Parts: sequence; C-alpha cells; structure tokens
Amino acid sequence: MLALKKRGGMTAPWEEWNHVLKIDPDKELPEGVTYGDLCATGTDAIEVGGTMGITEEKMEAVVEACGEHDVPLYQEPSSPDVVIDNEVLEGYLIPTVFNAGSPFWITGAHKEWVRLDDDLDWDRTTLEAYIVMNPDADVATYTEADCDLTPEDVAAYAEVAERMFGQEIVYIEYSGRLGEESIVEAGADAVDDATLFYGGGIRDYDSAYAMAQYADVVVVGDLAHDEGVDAVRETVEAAADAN
Ligand SMILES: CC(C)=CCC/C(C)=C/CC/C(C)=C/CC/C(C)=C/COP(=O)(O)OP(=O)(O)O
Ligand SMILES: O=P(O)(O)OC[C@@H](O)CO
Ligand SMILES: [Mg+2]
Repeated sequence: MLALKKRGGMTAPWEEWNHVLKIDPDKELPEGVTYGDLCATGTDAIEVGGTMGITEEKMEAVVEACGEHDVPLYQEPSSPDVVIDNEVLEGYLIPTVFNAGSPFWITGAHKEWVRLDDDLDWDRTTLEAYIVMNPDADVATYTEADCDLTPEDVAAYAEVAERMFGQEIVYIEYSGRLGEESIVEAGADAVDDATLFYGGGIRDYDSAYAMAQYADVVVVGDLAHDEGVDAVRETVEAAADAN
C-alpha cells in the first residue's frame, strides 16, 4: 500500500499524503475560526464536499476562501450539478460507491456528468472507490449502501477496486463515527499500489493514530466544524506519527 506508483513518471499527490481535511460547504465554522486557519493546520490537502445541502454557490464560496492559501485544494462533488470550474482547484476527486444499492451511484451519475459536459478536464479528475460502512450516515441512506459487510467483504471490494477497476484511491467511509480497526486493517492488507483513505469519527490524536496505523490517508471532517484548529492539528500530528 505504500509503494509509490509511477504514472507517466509522476507520483500521484495522494501517495505522499497522510492527512486530508474535508470541509463541508453546508456547515458553519466554529466562532473565530477562518478557512485560512484550517488551511494552516498542516493538513496535506483540503477536500471540499458533503452529502446534503450542497449548492454551486456554497461550493464556490469555500473554494474561493481556501484558494487564497497555500494548500492543495480538491473538490469532492456529491452530484454532477455542483461541480465548479475554478482554476484554484488542483483537481476533482469524484466518489463512486462500490457497495451502493443502485448503479446510479456507481456509474450512473458519472455517465450523466460525461453526457452533459463534453469538455471535462480528465487530467485533473480522479475517482475515489468508496466503501460506505456507517448505515446511519446520510451518505449511506442517499446511496442505499449495503453496510453489512465483514472484513473479508471489505478486503474483496478493495481488491476489486484496485485490480479489476484500476482504482488509485480506495476509501473506507464511516462518516460520523469511528470505524472498526479490523475492517480498516483488512482493507489496507488488500490493496497494493492503491492509496487507502479512511474517514469517519476522528476526533483527537488517538482516534487519528488508530486509523492511520492502517490507512495511508486519514480524512477528518466534522471535527473542523465542531471543534476548530487545535483539534485538527492533533490529528495531523497523529497521522504523521503513524506513518
Ligand atoms: C459524477 C459526479 C460528479 C458525482 C457523483 C458522486 C457520487 C457517486 C456521490 C455519492 C456519494 C457521496 C454523496 C459522496 C460525497 C462525499 C461524502 C461521503 C461526503 C460525506 O459527507 P457528509 O456531509 O459528512 O455526509 P454524512 O452526512 O453522511 O456524514
Ligand atoms: O466527518 P467525519 O466523521 O470526520 O468523516 C470524515 C469523512 O470521511 C466524511 O466524508
Ligand atoms: Mg459526515
């Protein structure tokens, strides 16, 4: 999982990341915290995205605010109609949900996006092969994900993603709660060159460290909106220490 894959002589940026901060354009920041403060936490990259209540306008506002700071910035759109065209974006990380209940969330939304836009920036576009694991998260309801998976199931999905579908990023998603280590470990063992992202319920140093033992990249979301920069910084440190 840590092997550096060369593509066209270049290492993909996420192969060198330990930590990603996911900012939800539909959520407020804590009192006194700015987007600039979040960009300065030492995180390796910022993903802007969320499941519910996302609009182009909200996306644009957060991307503009973060774009003034020196941290790689990616958009993670939850649907084709919120994708924005902004040169401050390093790229687009597009979810596909491997355990979704409907093919719409695996390839259907993607087909519509490609059908409606004949000028996509493929060089800046990469898929994230999600395995959604928390049945109580909006994203699970939204995609009708089958979250009743064993570590063996998760390992198999991760291997299918990498070996059969050529995915560079496999993402174990527990949005809203901390995942089971056995699941994340199984996912990590199953991938070779793909970069394993883990996200969900990271609230402090210890929870970040626990998941970063297995995942290549830990993604921190709600903590930034609920607690602010010091708490996020702790998780950045843990992700570095575990790698
Ligand atoms: C083809 C294009 C451009 C988009 C389709 C993208 C797809 C398949 C989206 C479905 C899955 C999805 C909504 C991903 C968004 C990323 C994600 C899981 C965000 C979690 O957002 P939260 O707002 O924390 O959600 P919860 O409320 O579930 O915690
Ligand atoms: O908000 P949290 O629970 O940190 O989850 C992070 C991220 O994986 C959500 O997509
Ligand atoms: Mg969430």
